[in-house]
Amino acid sequence: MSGKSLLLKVILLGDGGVGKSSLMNRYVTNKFDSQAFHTIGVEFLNRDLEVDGRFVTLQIWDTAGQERFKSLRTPFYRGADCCLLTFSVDDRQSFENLSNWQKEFVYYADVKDPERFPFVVLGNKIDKLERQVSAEEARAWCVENGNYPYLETSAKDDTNVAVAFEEAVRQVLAVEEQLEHCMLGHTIDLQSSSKSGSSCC
Ligand SMILES: Nc1nc2c(ncn2[C@@H]2O[C@H](COP(=O)(O)OP(=O)(O)OP(=O)(O)O)[C@@H](O)[C@H]2O)c(=O)[nH]1
Ligand SMILES: [Mg+2]
Repeated sequence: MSGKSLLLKVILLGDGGVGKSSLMNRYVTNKFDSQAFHTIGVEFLNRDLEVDGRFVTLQIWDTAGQERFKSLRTPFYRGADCCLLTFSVDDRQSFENLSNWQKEFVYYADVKDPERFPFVVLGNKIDKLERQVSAEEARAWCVENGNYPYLETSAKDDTNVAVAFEEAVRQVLAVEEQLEHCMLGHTIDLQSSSKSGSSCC
């Protein structure tokens, strides 16, 4: 366990109106606005938390999902440690657009190794009675597209909101640990002049 606090940048992406700002505001200020305005560009808020003994400052970047704001949001993708792909369970189109959001992120964040990048998928508004996307279908998409964790949330009812951001941190820490393990493997490899290198890099 390390005592250092880690600054992690997570970014919320998804169609306009799926509830990205509401999720961020619920998590950081514990408030919900049923008449929220669309975001223009990007906004960010910080929250400190502890996950599995690690102290983390989570910098949450909330982006504008509407197409007309694309050029205002994409410059902020670089440097993100985790991407939360968000849709609304009562809006099928927002689910079908997840692949486009993933592609947009990988391109503008200039992700070198997309297969290892930590994405987390959020199905928001589960308090709504009329669903257009089932949990099974969403989970299947996550399995097919990179085995991403899937969480169902409600910013309105505060369901799974903290769990979702904690999962984002866990995903980043897992990738970090994997990299540390690989580097350690290489160090041992060089010192021992062994030909059997690390198996993970
Ligand atoms: N019932 C319900 N409504 C929600 C929930 N989350 C957000 N909303 C409502 O959905 C609308 C859009 O929410 P926003 O948080 O502004 O959506 P957004 O994804 O930030 O939208 P853009 O900023 O345009 O990208 C608002 O009226 C919210 O009150 C939820 O979990 N349940
Ligand atoms: Mg917003």
